[in-house]
Amino acid sequence: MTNAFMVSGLTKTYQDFTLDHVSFTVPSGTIVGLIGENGAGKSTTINAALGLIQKEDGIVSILDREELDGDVKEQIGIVFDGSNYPEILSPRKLNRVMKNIYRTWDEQAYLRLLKQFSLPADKQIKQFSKGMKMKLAISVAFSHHSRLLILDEATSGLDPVVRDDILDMLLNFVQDEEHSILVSSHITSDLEKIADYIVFIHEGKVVFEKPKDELTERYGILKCGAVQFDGLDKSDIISYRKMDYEWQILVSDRGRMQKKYPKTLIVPATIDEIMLLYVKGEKAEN
Ligand SMILES: Nc1ncnc2c1ncn2[C@@H]1O[C@H](COP(=O)(O)OP(=O)(O)OP(=O)(O)O)[C@@H](O)[C@H]1O
Repeated sequence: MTNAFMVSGLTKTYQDFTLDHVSFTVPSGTIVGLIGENGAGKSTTINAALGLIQKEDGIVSILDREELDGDVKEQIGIVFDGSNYPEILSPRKLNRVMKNIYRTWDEQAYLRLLKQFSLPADKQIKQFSKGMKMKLAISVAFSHHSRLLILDEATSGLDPVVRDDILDMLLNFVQDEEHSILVSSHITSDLEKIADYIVFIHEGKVVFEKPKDELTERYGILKCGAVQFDGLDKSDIISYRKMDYEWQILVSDRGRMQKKYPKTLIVPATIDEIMLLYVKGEKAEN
């Protein structure tokens, strides 16, 4: 198996929004970060891929299957932002429910995770804080020997210490070629730590799908004034923004640009900055 998850031409239309032929893959053994502004279409992509909403067009293949039957579903661990389970249950009662749902349910692993996350086993989920609910959902996702984890904004309610623990768990999970993760997040600094690839969705379309290292190690922001800007080769510019006294220009190869324009300041770009410049920046006219 080369790809744990693949969508090709995935399309879904709502009244005011179209998820427009979205295509990307999660290669086996990797972590793919799905980024994009609020309403970009990340959850719609995940929900349509999982068959939770009806897609209009496109092909989905998860763990080498185009039909998501019970066998495949058992091998996918899913964590959504918000409430994942009936709130009248307690974690201990949820354990009994999960035992009946998953043949591969690992009660010991689940109870260990409850302890690790300091979750009270007998308290009703409705009395849990947002962070506690997320920790519980993550405990379940890690307790049925899944091969693919899909996390939709799963770390958003968590404090930095717990988030760091979870990032370590995610990195451990993909230590062999058999396990893979698709994670959507607004916390791009988390994705900078763990993702192998970044897929950027904007207004229902994939803007890019790139190795994370290419973004963090090669992309850069060239900073200059108006005169220098006019002298730049416009084909070097992905997009630019004019700030008060400075032009910020997104470039895809900061090393090459530094050689070409030795007197200009070129700094590394964070994923947030790359996103911002793609979305808010202007394209240069040749
Ligand atoms: N059931 C629905 N009916 C109508 N429109 C919907 C429905 N679900 C989602 N949408 C619209 O689809 C668009 C994409 O929403 P989606 O939840 O996929 O975005 P997102 O990238 O996950 O955003 P966020 O980061 O805020 O979670 C939004 O404009 C949203 O209003």
